[in-house]
This record gives sequence, structure tokens and C-alpha cells, in this order.
Amino acid sequence: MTLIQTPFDARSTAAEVLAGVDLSGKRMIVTGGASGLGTETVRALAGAGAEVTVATRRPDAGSALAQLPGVRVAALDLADPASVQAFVASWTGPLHALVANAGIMAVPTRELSPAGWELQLATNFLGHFQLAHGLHDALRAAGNSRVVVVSSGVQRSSPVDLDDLHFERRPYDPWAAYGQSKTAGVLLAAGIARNWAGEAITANALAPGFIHTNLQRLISPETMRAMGAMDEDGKLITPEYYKTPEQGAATSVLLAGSPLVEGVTGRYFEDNQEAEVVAGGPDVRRGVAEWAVDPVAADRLWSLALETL
Ligand SMILES: NC(=O)c1ccc[n+]([C@@H]2O[C@H](COP(=O)([O-])OP(=O)(O)OC[C@H]3O[C@@H](n4cnc5c(N)ncnc54)[C@H](O)[C@@H]3O)[C@@H](O)[C@H]2O)c1
Repeated sequence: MTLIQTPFDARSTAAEVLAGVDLSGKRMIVTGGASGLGTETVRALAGAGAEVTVATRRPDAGSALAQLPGVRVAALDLADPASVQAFVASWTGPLHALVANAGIMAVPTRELSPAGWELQLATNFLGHFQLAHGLHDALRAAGNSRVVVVSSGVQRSSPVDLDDLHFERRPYDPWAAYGQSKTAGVLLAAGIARNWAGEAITANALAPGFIHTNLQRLISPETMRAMGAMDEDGKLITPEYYKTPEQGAATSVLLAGSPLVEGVTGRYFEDNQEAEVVAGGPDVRRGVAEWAVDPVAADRLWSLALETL
């Protein structure tokens, strides 16, 4: 399979990726759009003319973005099925792109969502699964639509344990739970590509790179120091390999709006390029793990997630 290449690289910004692209008339949703990468994703998509809904747990946090032309803010708590249902019920008309960007990382102890699911899986994967299914008709109605799943390089470290999704049988580990939820995101894109093929709905996943955002707030200082992102006095350092939020949002907007990936589906991107399939492992630095694009795992996870609807 030939990997898809674009003229952009790790340092390209979201605005650069969409330069000259006209998204007027396109209706898009960015979950978790009121902070970090989501905000830059919203800015770039709206800057290219799209009508963007910022789906956020705290609508007041999106009030500055709501001043931008074409941007509106709506309440959504992905961990709460009733909130997802209410968001879906309030949506009318077609949907051209759903950017599944919201996420939480490394919750220190095992927490459960209102439905009794492990919180990182519930937020990062199951909530987006429910949202995509609830918006399926709207995606179909657009005639040509895209689902973009913001995953992470940690998909290379953690397969999904299909027999113990919620850490009921194995000891809870904050990183294994985050990694599993991000692998599940890649499998979600694969599942949509497989199950909704023929409906003109494409789905792709991506890793944005490393970016200082609120996401790291639950990481221990020891881990931040080990990552080279904090000094001995607790001051944040920006290592060479970190991106700015504008660069971190670039691959999301490439997949949501660029004509360069028209019709592309079921793929995984890093730094604005499609990445190759690799054997997973904690020391692997690039690519998508075999277990994150395994069609059998995608189908099994799809079936398990359907049971939660
Ligand atoms: N920053 C990085 O280095 C990095 C690396 C890899 C992947 N990612 C992924 O990028 C995405 C964006 O993260 P970010 O770095 O901008 O962090 P962030 O914390 O700024 O953004 C995450 C957003 O998700 C929202 N969110 C969390 N729980 C939610 C819920 N239950 N319902 C609705 N919204 C919820 C938060 O309110 C926030 O707006 C995440 O999916 C994250 O896993 C980030």
C-alpha cells in the first residue's frame, strides 16, 4: 500500500495546511474545542470559512471562540451518555466533519463514568463512538463527510484488552488505560471506514505530536522530568521535540478539511503524513501499531461498543 504524502511536515501550522482552502458551506464539530489543540483546530477551520460547533464540557470556556465568525458553542460531556444524547438531539442538518479531539490522560486512580465505564475509555473512545453513531444520519446527509479521531503515539504501547476493557480483572494503570483508549480511537476510525464504506463517510486517525496543554495536568512531576519537560524546580521546559498548539492542530485540520486527503479512509497520520504500520512496543517512536489497525480487533471493538448504545 502506498503511503499518502503531503507537502507539509511536523512544523507546518494548521493555518498553513489550510491556506487557500475554502471550507465555506461546510458544517463541522470539534469536541474539546475550548482548549489546547481543539482551539487551534477550531480557529483554522473557521478561518477557512467552515461553520464550526465547539462541543465542550464547559460552554463558558468557549466564549472567546464564539466571537469568531461562524463559530458556535454547545455543551457536551462525552463521559455522560445522557449529555451525548442531548447534544445529538439538538443537532439539525448535515455534518461535514466530526473532529473527535476531546480527551483526558493518565487519570491516576481507576475512576468510573456515570455509566460505570473506566473513565478514560468512556471519555476518549465510548463517548466519541456514541457521538459518531448519533450523528451518523447527519454525516450521511452531507453527501461527503469526514470523521477525524485524534489519537496519540501511545497507541504503539497499549493494545486494547477486549476481554477487560474497564480494568475489572487486571490492575489499573493510568498509562495503560490512556493508551488503550487511544488505540481504541484508531480502531474507531478503522471501524467507521469498514462499516460505513459506501456512504461517502471517511474516517482517519492521527497523533498530533507532543504539545504543552492542559492535558499534562495529571502527569506526576517525576514523569514530566523524565520526559525532559520540567526542570528540578518544577518549571516547565519546552523540549526541542515539542510543537506549538498551532503545529499540533495541523494534522487534524488536514484530515478534516484539506482536499489533499479527499476520499482517503481508514488511515493513520503523524506530522501531516500517513504513517506506516509497525510492530508495537514502548520503544517504537513512529507509525501505527499493528494492533491498532487490525480489522478483527476493529470489528470486535465495534460490536462491544454497539452494546453500550
Ligand atoms: N498535547 C499532547 O501532547 C497530545 C499528544 C497526543 C495526543 N493528544 C490528544 O489531543 C487531544 C487534545 O488534547 P490537548 O492536548 O489539546 O489537551 P486539552 O486538555 O487542552 O484538551 C482536551 C479537551 O478535552 C476536553 N474534555 C475532557 N473530558 C471531556 C468530556 N468528558 N467531555 C467533553 N470534553 C472533554 C477538555 O475539557 C479539553 O477541552 C486529546 O485527545 C489528547 O489525547 C495530545
